[in-house]
Amino acid sequence: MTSVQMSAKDEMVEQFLDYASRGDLAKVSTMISHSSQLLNESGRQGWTALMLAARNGHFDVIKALLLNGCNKYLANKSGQTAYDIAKFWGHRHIARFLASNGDVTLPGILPSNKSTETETYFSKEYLNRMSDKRTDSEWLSAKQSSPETVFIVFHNLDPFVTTEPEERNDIQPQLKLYRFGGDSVKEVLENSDTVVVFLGVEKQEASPSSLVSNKDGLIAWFALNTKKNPTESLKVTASNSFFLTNPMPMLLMLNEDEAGIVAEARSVLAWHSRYSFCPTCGGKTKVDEGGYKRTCLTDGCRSLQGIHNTCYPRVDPVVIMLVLHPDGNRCLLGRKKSFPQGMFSCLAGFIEPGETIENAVRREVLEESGVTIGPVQYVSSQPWPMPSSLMIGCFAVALSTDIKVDKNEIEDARWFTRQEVIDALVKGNQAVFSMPPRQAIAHYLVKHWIEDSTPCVYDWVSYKRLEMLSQMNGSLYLCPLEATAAFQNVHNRSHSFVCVHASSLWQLCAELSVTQKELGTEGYDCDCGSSAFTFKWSTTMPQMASG
Ligand SMILES: NC(=O)C1=CN([C@@H]2O[C@H](COP(=O)(O)OP(=O)(O)OC[C@H]3O[C@@H](n4cnc5c(N)ncnc54)[C@H](O)[C@@H]3O)[C@@H](O)[C@H]2O)C=CC1
Ligand SMILES: [Mg+2]
Ligand SMILES: [Mg+2]
Ligand SMILES: [Mg+2]
Ligand SMILES: [Zn+2]
Repeated sequence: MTSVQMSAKDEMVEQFLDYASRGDLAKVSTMISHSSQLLNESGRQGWTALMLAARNGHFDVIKALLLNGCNKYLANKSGQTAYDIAKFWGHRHIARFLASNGDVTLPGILPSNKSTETETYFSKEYLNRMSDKRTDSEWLSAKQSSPETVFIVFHNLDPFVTTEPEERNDIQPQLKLYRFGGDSVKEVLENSDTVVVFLGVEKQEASPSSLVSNKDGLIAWFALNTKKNPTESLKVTASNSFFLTNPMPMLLMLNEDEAGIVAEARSVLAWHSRYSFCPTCGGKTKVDEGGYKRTCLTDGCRSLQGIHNTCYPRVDPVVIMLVLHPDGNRCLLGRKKSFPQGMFSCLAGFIEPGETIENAVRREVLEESGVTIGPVQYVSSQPWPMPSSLMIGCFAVALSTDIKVDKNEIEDARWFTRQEVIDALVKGNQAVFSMPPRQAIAHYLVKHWIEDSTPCVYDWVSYKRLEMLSQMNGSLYLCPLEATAAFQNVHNRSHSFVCVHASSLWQLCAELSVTQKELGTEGYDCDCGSSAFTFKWSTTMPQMASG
């Protein structure tokens, strides 16, 4: 290449970087369409177009650059990625966008990452409900007498469980639903007071048809509920089995698959126990459609004409929201009088008739805390079978920050900093407040907020803590998504290594005064979707200033 060609190219790069820096989307797009090689070119101090646009807050330019395949992991001569730069200069929506997998989002709220539709506790669908079979009474009765069929038994909505037989190192024993065969529940089934609900069939991958002698190869599950204690008429072989009283918090000890089954069974059975008479005329009803309908027995009742929702199981939608401070670094949590001491949670409230999810979020937050809400974003949902709520989890961005607590509904509401929230997740009772358990969607929402917007090791955990954990000879993933779990498992691991997100590595290296090479890092795809590095931790590492 001649020096003239070199300088022509340099000039083009300079021009491109200048457009990106000034936020001229049209010019940037035109130049990319002529020469896509420009995307990852850098100028002074190794700054790329993406970094310059991140520095100056040009969201549109950043989206265009990424859409065209620009590499967001490049670092400048100071080791900063575009993410670090956006974060440093306070362009939070851009930092979040760069930290995400590239989905476009409302500014100020989290990326609508597909993986956010993660399963919450009680949400796992172990069974295929096969609702079309509910009206097939022949099929249902054949299934009820089939030897492969599984029955789970409730007494006053408490499930019959057994403790996990396997040897495990868990601190608490795992509870399992007791799976009865038809023979063992024969007497209970004959009892007229027993309500039977068809829950569904095991999904095919869980029950390969070759192993099953049934004609259609499907293993059906039914739930039974009785008012009178049926223990004597049940045939139980396991020694340690019982009705699980005290559903909260005991139901939270089931494994995820079974929690999903209980969510369905307990909600439908609870509906039967509360709606034994016709809500329209007060008359007697009978159970139909595999337990998914109650039909009034009174001639001429209005509920028999057309379709009426009074005949079907009810679900109460509840909004539960993590309210984010306009500065993006604090969140609003409240506590009810009934909460355990020191516990704060997301605000929540029932959706009212004629209301959207978004408006319910705005109304409940305003009623309970006096804070006004702007954008609302749905995150995830959770069936909550006590008795039949559907928790709809959202993020809500506050427009005002003054708190005025409605003492009738809640006892207290406060803004908590990111660090206080992280402490509550990691340190348990040493923190300034405690969180609901991991099975609650409030916990999930808070963790999701932390995980998505805190990919930096130093926001997370001070050096002292890092050192302490590594001395426990554990494995520490400094990704917020995994750190809580890693912290809990720390005793079980045999060696220690540290995982940092790519975007935080330069900062760690700077703190340690070592190069990436000296750390001996290895690339790693963190479960949260970010690219990350691991390196082996040793206590002979250079000392960092404690944070
Ligand atoms: N408030 C919180 O911090 C959290 C609440 N939850 C759950 O979310 C649900 C709703 O939250 P709340 O703050 O209690 O709601 P809320 O803020 O709407 O207030 C509850 C009041 O609303 C009325 N209400 C309206 N519709 C109702 C219905 N379908 N069922 C029962 N009461 C109804 C009752 O007067 C009740 O006392 C509850 O089941 C609660 O256990 C879960 C996690 C946290
Ligand atoms: Mg409430
Ligand atoms: Mg309320
Ligand atoms: Mg309410
Ligand atoms: Zn009726």
